[in-house]
Amino acid sequence: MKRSFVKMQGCGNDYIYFDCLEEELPQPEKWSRKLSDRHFGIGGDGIVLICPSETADAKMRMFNADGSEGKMCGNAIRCVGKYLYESGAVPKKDMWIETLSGIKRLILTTSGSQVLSVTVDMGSPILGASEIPTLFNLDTVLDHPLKVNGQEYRVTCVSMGNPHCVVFLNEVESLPIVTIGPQFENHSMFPERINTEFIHVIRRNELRMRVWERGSGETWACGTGACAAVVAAVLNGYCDEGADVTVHLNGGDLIIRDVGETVWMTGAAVKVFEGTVEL
Ligand SMILES: N[C@@H](CCC[C@H](N)C(=O)O)C(=O)O
Repeated sequence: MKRSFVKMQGCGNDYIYFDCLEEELPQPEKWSRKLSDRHFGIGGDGIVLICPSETADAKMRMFNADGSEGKMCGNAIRCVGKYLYESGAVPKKDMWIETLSGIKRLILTTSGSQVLSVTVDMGSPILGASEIPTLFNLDTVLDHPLKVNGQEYRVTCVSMGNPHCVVFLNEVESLPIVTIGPQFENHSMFPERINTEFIHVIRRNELRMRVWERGSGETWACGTGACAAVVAAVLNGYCDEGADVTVHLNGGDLIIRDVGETVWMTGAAVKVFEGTVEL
Protein backbone atom coordinates (compact mmCIF):
# COMPACT_ATOMS: atom_id res chain seq x y z
CA MET A 1 0.00 0.00 0.00
CA LYS A 2 1.36 3.45 -0.94
CA ARG A 3 1.01 6.27 1.61
CA SER A 4 1.79 9.96 1.27
CA PHE A 5 3.87 11.59 3.95
CA VAL A 6 5.26 15.02 4.74
CA LYS A 7 8.69 15.47 6.30
CA MET A 8 8.71 18.48 8.66
CA GLN A 9 11.12 19.80 11.26
CA GLY A 10 11.08 22.14 14.24
CA CYS A 11 14.60 23.37 15.10
CA GLY A 12 15.95 20.27 13.34
CA ASN A 13 13.82 17.80 15.34
CA ASP A 14 12.51 16.03 12.23
CA TYR A 15 9.59 13.65 11.94
CA ILE A 16 7.73 11.89 9.14
CA TYR A 17 4.08 12.98 9.28
CA PHE A 18 1.13 10.89 8.09
CA ASP A 19 -2.32 12.38 7.54
CA CYS A 20 -4.63 9.87 9.27
CA LEU A 21 -7.69 12.11 9.29
CA GLU A 22 -9.45 9.80 6.85
CA GLU A 23 -7.25 6.69 6.78
CA GLU A 24 -5.56 4.97 9.72
CA LEU A 25 -1.93 3.89 9.68
CA PRO A 26 -1.70 0.34 11.12
CA GLN A 27 1.37 -0.75 13.13
CA PRO A 28 2.85 2.73 13.69
CA GLU A 29 5.51 1.30 16.07
CA LYS A 30 6.93 -0.91 13.33
CA TRP A 31 6.85 1.86 10.70
CA SER A 32 8.51 4.34 13.03
CA ARG A 33 11.44 1.96 13.52
CA LYS A 34 11.76 1.25 9.79
CA LEU A 35 11.14 4.69 8.28
CA SER A 36 13.17 6.70 10.84
CA ASP A 37 16.35 4.86 9.85
CA ARG A 38 18.64 7.46 8.25
CA HIS A 39 20.38 4.90 6.02
CA PHE A 40 17.67 2.40 5.08
CA GLY A 41 14.52 4.50 5.59
CA ILE A 42 13.27 8.05 4.95
CA GLY A 43 15.23 9.30 7.95
CA GLY A 44 13.87 11.10 11.00
CA ASP A 45 13.57 11.20 14.78
CA GLY A 46 10.29 9.23 14.53
CA ILE A 47 6.84 9.40 12.96
CA VAL A 48 3.78 11.49 13.77
CA LEU A 49 0.17 10.61 13.01
CA ILE A 50 -2.36 13.42 12.52
CA CYS A 51 -5.66 11.85 13.54
CA PRO A 52 -9.28 12.90 14.06
CA SER A 53 -10.34 13.93 17.58
CA GLU A 54 -13.71 14.00 19.30
CA THR A 55 -12.62 16.66 21.78
CA ALA A 56 -10.24 18.94 19.84
CA ASP A 57 -9.53 20.08 16.27
CA ALA A 58 -7.26 17.06 15.73
CA LYS A 59 -5.20 14.51 17.64
CA MET A 60 -1.42 13.98 17.47
CA ARG A 61 0.25 10.63 18.09
CA MET A 62 4.04 10.55 18.02
CA PHE A 63 6.41 7.60 17.95
CA ASN A 64 10.11 7.72 18.73
CA ALA A 65 12.64 6.15 16.36
CA ASP A 66 12.70 2.97 18.52
CA GLY A 67 8.92 2.59 18.06
CA SER A 68 7.93 3.69 21.59
CA GLU A 69 5.03 6.13 21.79
CA GLY A 70 5.74 9.55 23.33
CA LYS A 71 2.95 11.27 25.26
CA MET A 72 3.83 14.73 24.00
CA CYS A 73 6.21 16.38 21.53
CA GLY A 74 6.71 20.13 21.52
CA ASN A 75 8.39 20.38 18.13
CA ALA A 76 5.95 18.01 16.41
CA ILE A 77 2.85 19.76 17.70
CA ARG A 78 3.95 23.01 16.01
CA CYS A 79 4.38 21.13 12.71
CA VAL A 80 0.95 19.50 13.16
CA GLY A 81 -0.55 23.00 13.53
CA LYS A 82 1.25 24.14 10.37
CA TYR A 83 0.04 21.10 8.40
CA LEU A 84 -3.59 21.45 9.53
CA TYR A 85 -3.67 25.16 8.71
CA GLU A 86 -1.84 25.07 5.38
CA SER A 87 -3.76 22.02 4.11
CA GLY A 88 -7.05 23.74 4.97
CA ALA A 89 -8.12 20.89 7.29
CA VAL A 90 -8.30 23.31 10.24
CA PRO A 91 -8.46 26.88 8.87
CA LYS A 92 -7.97 28.51 12.30
CA LYS A 93 -5.03 30.43 13.74
CA ASP A 94 -6.09 29.42 17.25
CA MET A 95 -6.54 25.66 17.42
CA TRP A 96 -6.62 22.79 19.94
CA ILE A 97 -4.73 19.52 19.55
CA GLU A 98 -5.35 16.40 21.62
CA THR A 99 -2.26 14.50 22.83
CA LEU A 100 -1.71 11.65 25.28
CA SER A 101 -0.84 14.32 27.85
CA GLY A 102 -3.96 16.41 27.34
CA ILE A 103 -5.34 19.01 24.92
CA LYS A 104 -2.94 21.80 23.95
CA ARG A 105 -3.73 25.25 22.55
CA LEU A 106 -1.77 26.50 19.51
CA ILE A 107 -1.61 30.10 18.28
CA LEU A 108 -0.27 30.43 14.73
CA THR A 109 1.62 33.38 13.25
CA THR A 110 1.03 33.46 9.51
CA SER A 111 1.97 35.35 6.38
CA GLY A 112 -0.73 34.82 3.79
CA SER A 113 -1.38 31.08 3.63
CA GLN A 114 1.99 30.18 5.22
CA VAL A 115 2.59 29.47 8.91
CA LEU A 116 5.77 31.19 10.11
CA SER A 117 5.80 30.20 13.76
CA VAL A 118 3.59 28.61 16.37
CA THR A 119 3.13 29.40 20.05
CA VAL A 120 1.94 26.51 22.22
CA ASP A 121 0.48 26.50 25.71
CA MET A 122 2.47 23.53 27.01
CA GLY A 123 0.57 23.28 30.31
CA SER A 124 1.76 23.05 33.91
CA PRO A 125 5.06 21.41 34.70
CA ILE A 126 4.81 18.43 37.05
CA LEU A 127 7.46 18.41 39.77
CA GLY A 128 6.33 15.52 42.00
CA ALA A 129 9.18 13.00 42.04
CA SER A 130 6.91 9.95 41.78
CA GLU A 131 4.57 11.52 39.21
CA ILE A 132 7.39 12.30 36.73
CA PRO A 133 8.10 9.32 37.36
CA THR A 134 11.37 8.90 39.26
CA LEU A 135 12.24 6.57 42.14
CA PHE A 136 13.79 9.31 44.32
CA ASN A 137 12.30 9.17 47.81
CA LEU A 138 11.70 12.93 47.75
CA ASP A 139 8.81 15.35 47.05
CA THR A 140 10.73 17.04 44.24
CA VAL A 141 14.08 16.37 42.57
CA LEU A 142 15.71 19.79 42.67
CA ASP A 143 19.48 20.12 42.26
CA HIS A 144 19.83 16.61 43.66
CA PRO A 145 22.95 14.39 43.34
CA LEU A 146 22.72 11.46 40.93
CA LYS A 147 25.56 9.02 40.25
CA VAL A 148 25.75 8.01 36.61
CA ASN A 149 28.44 5.51 35.68
CA GLY A 150 30.50 6.44 38.74
CA GLN A 151 30.31 10.20 38.22
CA GLU A 152 28.12 12.50 40.32
CA TYR A 153 25.83 14.99 38.55
CA ARG A 154 23.28 17.38 40.08
CA VAL A 155 19.88 16.90 38.46
CA THR A 156 16.48 18.59 38.45
CA CYS A 157 13.56 16.48 37.21
CA VAL A 158 10.43 17.85 35.55
CA SER A 159 7.57 16.31 33.58
CA MET A 160 6.07 18.34 30.74
CA GLY A 161 3.67 15.47 30.02
CA ASN A 162 6.79 13.36 29.46
CA PRO A 163 9.75 12.87 31.81
CA HIS A 164 12.87 15.05 31.77
CA CYS A 165 16.11 15.18 33.76
CA VAL A 166 17.89 18.54 33.51
CA VAL A 167 21.63 18.80 34.19
CA PHE A 168 23.44 22.16 34.39
CA LEU A 169 27.08 22.04 33.23
CA ASN A 170 29.86 24.56 32.59
CA GLU A 171 29.82 23.72 28.90
CA VAL A 172 28.06 21.20 26.69
CA GLU A 173 29.84 21.30 23.32
CA SER A 174 32.47 18.68 24.20
CA LEU A 175 30.01 16.44 26.05
CA PRO A 176 30.30 12.75 25.03
CA ILE A 177 26.50 12.63 24.75
CA VAL A 178 26.44 9.34 22.83
CA THR A 179 28.09 7.67 25.83
CA ILE A 180 26.39 9.38 28.77
CA GLY A 181 22.97 9.96 27.13
CA PRO A 182 21.97 6.26 27.28
CA GLN A 183 23.34 5.97 30.83
CA PHE A 184 20.86 8.65 31.95
CA GLU A 185 18.06 7.31 29.73
CA ASN A 186 18.26 3.81 31.25
CA HIS A 187 19.26 4.77 34.83
CA SER A 188 17.54 2.64 37.50
CA MET A 189 16.02 5.79 39.11
CA PHE A 190 13.86 6.35 36.01
CA PRO A 191 11.34 3.51 35.68
CA GLU A 192 9.95 4.74 32.32
CA ARG A 193 13.38 5.86 31.04
CA ILE A 194 14.01 9.60 30.69
CA ASN A 195 14.80 12.45 28.28
CA THR A 196 17.94 14.30 29.43
CA GLU A 197 18.76 17.97 28.79
CA PHE A 198 22.37 19.13 29.24
CA ILE A 199 22.34 22.88 29.81
CA HIS A 200 24.96 25.60 29.78
CA VAL A 201 23.66 28.88 31.21
CA ILE A 202 25.12 31.49 28.83
CA ARG A 203 23.69 34.38 30.80
CA ARG A 204 20.47 35.13 32.67
CA ASN A 205 17.51 34.03 30.49
CA GLU A 206 19.73 32.53 27.76
CA LEU A 207 20.52 28.81 27.67
CA ARG A 208 22.44 26.45 25.38
CA MET A 209 20.95 22.97 25.37
CA ARG A 210 21.87 19.56 24.04
CA VAL A 211 19.41 16.75 24.45
CA TRP A 212 19.41 12.98 24.58
CA GLU A 213 15.86 11.82 23.91
CA ARG A 214 14.35 8.66 25.26
CA GLY A 215 13.73 6.41 22.27
CA SER A 216 15.48 8.58 19.65
CA GLY A 217 18.99 9.41 20.93
CA GLU A 218 20.57 12.82 20.38
CA THR A 219 18.12 15.01 18.51
CA TRP A 220 18.74 18.52 17.23
CA ALA A 221 16.02 19.89 19.53
CA CYS A 222 13.30 18.92 22.00
CA GLY A 223 10.39 21.26 22.69
CA THR A 224 9.18 19.63 25.89
CA GLY A 225 12.86 19.40 26.92
CA ALA A 226 13.43 23.13 26.36
CA CYS A 227 10.34 23.86 28.53
CA ALA A 228 11.59 21.49 31.25
CA ALA A 229 15.03 23.14 31.09
CA VAL A 230 13.56 26.62 31.58
CA VAL A 231 11.35 25.43 34.46
CA ALA A 232 14.45 23.85 36.07
CA ALA A 233 16.49 27.01 35.40
CA VAL A 234 13.85 29.18 37.11
CA LEU A 235 13.76 26.79 40.10
CA ASN A 236 17.57 26.89 40.33
CA GLY A 237 17.72 30.70 40.03
CA TYR A 238 19.28 30.97 36.53
CA CYS A 239 16.22 32.42 34.76
CA ASP A 240 13.29 34.63 35.74
CA GLU A 241 9.70 33.46 35.94
CA GLY A 242 7.67 35.40 33.33
CA ALA A 243 10.72 36.25 31.18
CA ASP A 244 11.21 35.19 27.56
CA VAL A 245 14.11 32.73 27.74
CA THR A 246 16.04 31.94 24.55
CA VAL A 247 17.09 28.31 24.33
CA HIS A 248 19.77 27.64 21.68
CA LEU A 249 19.44 24.11 20.35
CA ASN A 250 21.57 22.35 17.74
CA GLY A 251 18.99 23.16 15.05
CA GLY A 252 17.76 26.62 16.07
CA ASP A 253 16.22 28.63 18.89
CA LEU A 254 13.05 28.30 20.93
CA ILE A 255 11.58 31.05 23.10
CA ILE A 256 10.17 29.69 26.34
CA ARG A 257 8.24 31.59 28.99
CA ASP A 258 7.50 29.93 32.33
CA VAL A 259 4.65 31.88 33.91
CA GLY A 260 4.17 29.50 36.85
CA GLU A 261 0.78 27.92 36.10
CA THR A 262 1.79 27.18 32.50
CA VAL A 263 4.73 27.30 30.09
CA TRP A 264 4.58 28.98 26.66
CA MET A 265 6.78 27.79 23.80
CA THR A 266 7.30 29.65 20.50
CA GLY A 267 9.24 28.37 17.52
CA ALA A 268 9.32 27.71 13.82
CA ALA A 269 7.71 24.81 11.95
CA VAL A 270 9.19 23.96 8.56
CA LYS A 271 8.16 21.61 5.75
CA VAL A 272 11.18 19.82 4.23
CA PHE A 273 9.63 17.63 1.52
CA GLU A 274 6.63 15.50 0.60
CA GLY A 275 6.64 12.00 -0.80
CA THR A 276 5.02 8.61 -0.98
CA VAL A 277 6.26 5.41 0.58
CA GLU A 278 5.35 1.74 0.15
CA LEU A 279 4.14 0.34 3.49
N1 LIG B 1 11.12 15.70 20.54
C1 LIG B 1 10.10 15.86 21.46
C2 LIG B 1 9.81 14.83 22.49
C3 LIG B 1 9.56 13.44 21.89
C4 LIG B 1 9.16 12.37 22.88
C5 LIG B 1 10.24 11.94 23.84
N2 LIG B 1 11.38 11.36 23.19
C6 LIG B 1 9.65 10.97 24.86
O1 LIG B 1 9.66 9.74 24.64
O2 LIG B 1 9.16 11.44 25.89
C7 LIG B 1 9.75 17.29 21.79
O3 LIG B 1 10.03 18.16 20.95
O4 LIG B 1 9.16 17.56 22.83
